Amino acid sequence: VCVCPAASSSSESGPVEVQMCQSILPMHANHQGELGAGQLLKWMDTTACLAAERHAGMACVTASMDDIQFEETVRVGQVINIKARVNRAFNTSMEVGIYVTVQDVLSGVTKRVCVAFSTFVAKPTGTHKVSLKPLDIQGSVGEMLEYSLASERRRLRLYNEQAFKNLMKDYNNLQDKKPVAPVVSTELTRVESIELVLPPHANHHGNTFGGQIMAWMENVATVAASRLCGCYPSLGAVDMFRFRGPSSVGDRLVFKAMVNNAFQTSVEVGVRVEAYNCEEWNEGTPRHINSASMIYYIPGRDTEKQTFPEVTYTTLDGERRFIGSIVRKRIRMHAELTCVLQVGVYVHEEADKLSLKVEMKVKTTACYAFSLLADLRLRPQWDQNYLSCEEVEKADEEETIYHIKCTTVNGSKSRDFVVLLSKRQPCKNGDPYVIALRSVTVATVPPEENSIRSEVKCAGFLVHEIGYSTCKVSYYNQVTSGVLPYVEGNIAGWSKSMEETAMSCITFLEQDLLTTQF
Ligand SMILES: CCCC(=O)SCCNC(=O)CCNC(=O)[C@H](O)C(C)(C)COP(=O)(O)OP(=O)(O)OC[C@H]1O[C@@H](n2cnc3c(N)ncnc32)[C@H](O)[C@@H]1OP(=O)(O)O
Repeated sequence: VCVCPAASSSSESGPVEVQMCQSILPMHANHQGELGAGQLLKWMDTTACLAAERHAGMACVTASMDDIQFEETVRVGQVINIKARVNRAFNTSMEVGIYVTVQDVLSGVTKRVCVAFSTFVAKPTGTHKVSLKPLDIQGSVGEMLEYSLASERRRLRLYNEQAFKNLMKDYNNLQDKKPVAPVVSTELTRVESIELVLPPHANHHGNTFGGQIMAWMENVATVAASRLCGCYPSLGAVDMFRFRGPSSVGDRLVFKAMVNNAFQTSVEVGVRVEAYNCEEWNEGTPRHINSASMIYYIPGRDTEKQTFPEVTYTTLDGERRFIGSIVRKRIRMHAELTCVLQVGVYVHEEADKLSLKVEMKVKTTACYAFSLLADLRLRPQWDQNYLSCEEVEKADEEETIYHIKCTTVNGSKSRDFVVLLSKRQPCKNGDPYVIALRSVTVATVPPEENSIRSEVKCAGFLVHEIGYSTCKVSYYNQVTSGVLPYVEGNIAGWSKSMEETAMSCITFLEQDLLTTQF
């Protein structure tokens, strides 16, 4: 690994924003005078790439662009503004946040079109991967928040791919759920199109421009969707674009699209891109460089949402796509559910410290949540990592020592903790209720042979009142080696255990209130 040039000259750098402003002309629009999503994706990719290159101080390539929801239609005569900023540099990759707004020139009203996140990688020199300099996070609160969230989004990016593979395994028996006639075969929507990559399609490094590839993909996907509904569908969202490998001037790019599945008011189209250079073209050996799925709907008012005809598959490939679309929908709905239920898991790194924060919105009073959380003996009821928790000593009304026994992880010995819990009521209106936990040593509970005595350095809850019978519970934990086995799945992105524990905590705090009320 070599270090990027700008990194060697200064140790850290703050986020730099790059902006692009475009007037929408007829040449950018479709036959209905609306800005094509493909054109917008091109501009977004260019702006983001320039922000990434400004941070890296060298050429960068797009590795992926996360799911995007388009919230507003942009029309000829309006002006769009695209802002891109590096949120965080990891090792060889960095996340760039892209914020798009549209302004109506006549009324002056500005609306949000979409927010997107792309991952860029500093272009490797030969076989050497390039390490990026870290981002200076001493910026505004917003920048610091994005810096922390970037790490969480990266975890989800990697998690979703694995979650998709796991869920696909569960769906092998979907054969029974195949719809019954009359339905349309997805085969009837197949579209294939070829493009020869010419210099105007390539970026300043000779690679086919990522935004251009996305625009071509959107083009074939729209044709496939319109074959099903017999009208002009609108692109509502895209699932992650992943640039698996490069292509360059002279390559032939073959785009294959077909409807994967139709839901009630939306349809999912899958697009696959294969690249051939001259030799590969003659030998018929393509490179798979990109795949994405796009969600279309038929425009109209919310009250009169139009439905798509039901579809079925007639080939094995069609079956794989059909099932895949159900799995992706499930993942999207899970993400939406998590959002609705207001559970957020954040990972924060600072110097050599790694801290976790889990935020939960709970429909109960802050005082009630505080009283349940401050009695640690109740925690085994909602935290599956707790086997038991006993009170060892009550120093006074506000300080209690507990002995916690936890489950085994990855076949190792079980762990136990002896902690001091301190609780404080708010001093004045607006202050939170505080519950703090840290390890202590007491002679009456010596370490046991069959258990690893582990440490809680700094953990606890803050409970804020946020309205009538609603509160926000924030759980904090500075991760020690003793706590790591219980949270590493979440940090690495292969489990959602913290989200599940948070959901269980919410249920506990809300249900208990009901049983005591009635
Ligand atoms: C002017 C606009 C810019 C453009 O248009 S560029 C043209 C379009 N893009 C391309 O042609 C890129 C094609 N893809 C590639 O060359 C490679 O796949 C690419 C991106 C260099 C990655 O190479 P790999 O060998 O897979 O490298 P790697 O596994 O060591 O990963 C390197 C870092 O990238 C990250 N990464 C790879 N795939 C990702 C993805 N889908 N989403 C998010 N992050 C991803 C990976 O986590 C790693 O990051 P880090 O080093 O841990 O910070």
